[in-house]
Amino acid sequence: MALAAARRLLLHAGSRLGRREAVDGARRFANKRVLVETEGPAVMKLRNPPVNSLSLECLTEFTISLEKLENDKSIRGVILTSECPGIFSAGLDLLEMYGRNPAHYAEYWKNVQELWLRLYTSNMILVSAINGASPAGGCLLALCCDYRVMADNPKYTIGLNESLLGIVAPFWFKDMYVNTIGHREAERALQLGTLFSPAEALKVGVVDEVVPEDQVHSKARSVMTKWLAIPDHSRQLTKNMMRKATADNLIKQREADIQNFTSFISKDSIQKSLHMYLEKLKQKKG
Ligand SMILES: CCCCCCC/C=C/C(=O)SCCNC(=O)CCNC(=O)[C@H](O)C(C)(C)COP(=O)(O)OP(=O)(O)OC[C@H]1O[C@@H](n2cnc3c(N)ncnc32)[C@H](O)[C@@H]1OP(=O)(O)O
Repeated sequence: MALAAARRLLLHAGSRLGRREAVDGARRFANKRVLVETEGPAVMKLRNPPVNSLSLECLTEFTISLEKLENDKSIRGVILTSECPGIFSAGLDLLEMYGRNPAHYAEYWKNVQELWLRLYTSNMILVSAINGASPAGGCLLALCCDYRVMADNPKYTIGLNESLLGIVAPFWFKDMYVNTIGHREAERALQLGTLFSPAEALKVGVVDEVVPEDQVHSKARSVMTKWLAIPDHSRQLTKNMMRKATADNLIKQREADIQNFTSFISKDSIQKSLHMYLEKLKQKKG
């Protein structure tokens, strides 16, 4: 209830801010964790430092920004990227899934589902400019896009690495992976929790193009120009034809999926795995 009210407040604040900045001539709107520029091809930048983890607030702001863009009929495509140096997104926020209560887990998961459904079924052209590490939920964001351009930096990796954390990617993450890289590659990568280098990601089809780091944004823009040349109605109907079954698979069992997540993540053994993983992240800093 409190979260729904917060969402309404954010939406209201977001649109006020959007109007004010538009009056200033800069065609952009922003909330704290997502900046959207609508001058030229629209660009959505995640800015939730240090690692663009998808906290509940970040998910909410992301979903609201997307909703606003969808409602603006002059926007036909969006480039998704990051403002955090070296990180596209570290994925779901582990602190939303660790040490909380079942009601929180349920609320969090509902918002993860919501963002995924909106992104995956968006009528807009989505191109990701992957300018940093992109594990798990970060990879999920990229996979929702129609085209993925990744920076050629071997330090950046991408993939659904959930099994390394002792957790399991849900069926709709898996479905999208299979749709993108095929059953055999997905089966292997999901079990191993593979984080692909840019070259490997290109080979296996996780990304569509790898370019020098300083060209990621210009390449994403030129890809967008090419896609914008296609008539919207035929492209949208085709996208819908390709993606509807996968989205419907979640839509028809959203509540059961929330229950499943909540009971899975609440288990002592899973909480212990997450604790160990968080400790490992801390120790890495040393
Ligand atoms: C039936 C359903 C089952 C459940 C399904 C759940 C599906 C889950 C999907 C997910 O997305 S889980 C998240 C997976 N993400 C990761 O494994 C990434 C972990 N992070 C990293 O590997 C690294 O942080 C990085 C992204 C490569 C960046 O490395 P860098 O050296 O630049 O920064 P760090 O020092 O490691 O991190 C800084 C700071 O941020 C914290 N942090 C990192 N990732 C997360 C995260 N995903 N959530 C929350 N916090 C994160 C990290 O602990 C550091 O914190 P401090 O020590 O500074 O407090």
